[in-house]
Amino acid sequence: MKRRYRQILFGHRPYWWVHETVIYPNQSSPCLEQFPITCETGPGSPSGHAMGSSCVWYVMVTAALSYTVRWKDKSAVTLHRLTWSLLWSIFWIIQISVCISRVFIATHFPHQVILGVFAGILVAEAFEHAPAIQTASLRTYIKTNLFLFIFALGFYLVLKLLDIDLLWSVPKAKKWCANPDWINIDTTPFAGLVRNLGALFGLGLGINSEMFIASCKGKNSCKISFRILCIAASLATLQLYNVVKIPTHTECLFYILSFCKSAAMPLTVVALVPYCVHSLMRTTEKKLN
Ligand SMILES: O=P(O)(O)OC[C@H]1O[C@@H](O)[C@H](O)[C@@H](O)[C@@H]1O
Repeated sequence: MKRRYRQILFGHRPYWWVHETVIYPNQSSPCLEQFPITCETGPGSPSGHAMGSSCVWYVMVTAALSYTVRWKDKSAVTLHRLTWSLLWSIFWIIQISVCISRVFIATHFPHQVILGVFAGILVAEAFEHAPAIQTASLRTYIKTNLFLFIFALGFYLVLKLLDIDLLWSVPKAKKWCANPDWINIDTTPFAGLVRNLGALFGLGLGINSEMFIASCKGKNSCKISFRILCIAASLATLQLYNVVKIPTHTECLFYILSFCKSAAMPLTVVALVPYCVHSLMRTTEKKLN
């Protein structure tokens, strides 16, 4: 039983596996080149990058196609088919590129990235059809956040009691990474958890804020100019967040700041940016009248 758990939750990464496996006799293991982004510290299966990429792109492609599918006349149907082929081709080119790059830098075996792509699509499918995400109250968001945190921590502790350490991969990464500077705390499973909890909290805060209601639920929200300005301003602002580097020397401080940064990002995109754009458009309209 324990062995089976290990197979599901404990995917090895090639950069440490080649050193530990016994299938290569007499030190004949292949030499895998490592890169600054090779030394991921979490388990290898499924690939988080492949999962994130396929999930996000799947949502964007299906959302775009849901507009074109409404076009009814004959030439529009042809255009829809062309858009369909183009967008899905782009989708698969991106997924294949992500998968190849993860395998190339020795962080994953091929089956792990394939699993990641399909897991990401499954997650996107499940949540795309859950409109409650856009209408849930802040209280529900906070409860969900607490539940996920307690469940993850509890699951970790229960497995620890069963002598299964979910952080088993961290010492392996530390042992086999070619350069200690390439081991980043933000790749640990707990860092991922804190980031996701922060993003969920920020989203809940955003969609329940006055700023969101005034802008995204107001009369401007249907205007294409409002949407394009929001997209442009959000992309520019998100770049600024990339510049903010969180100090990694104190673990606790890192987790707190990481939570805050992850919460600030959806809050900015969902509430702050639309509200600023909305206010700007209203001021311009008033001046013109
Ligand atoms: O499994 P991969 O492709 O190496 O990706 C790992 C990354 O996956 C992401 O989903 C996590 O948020 C990161 O914390 C983690 O570093």
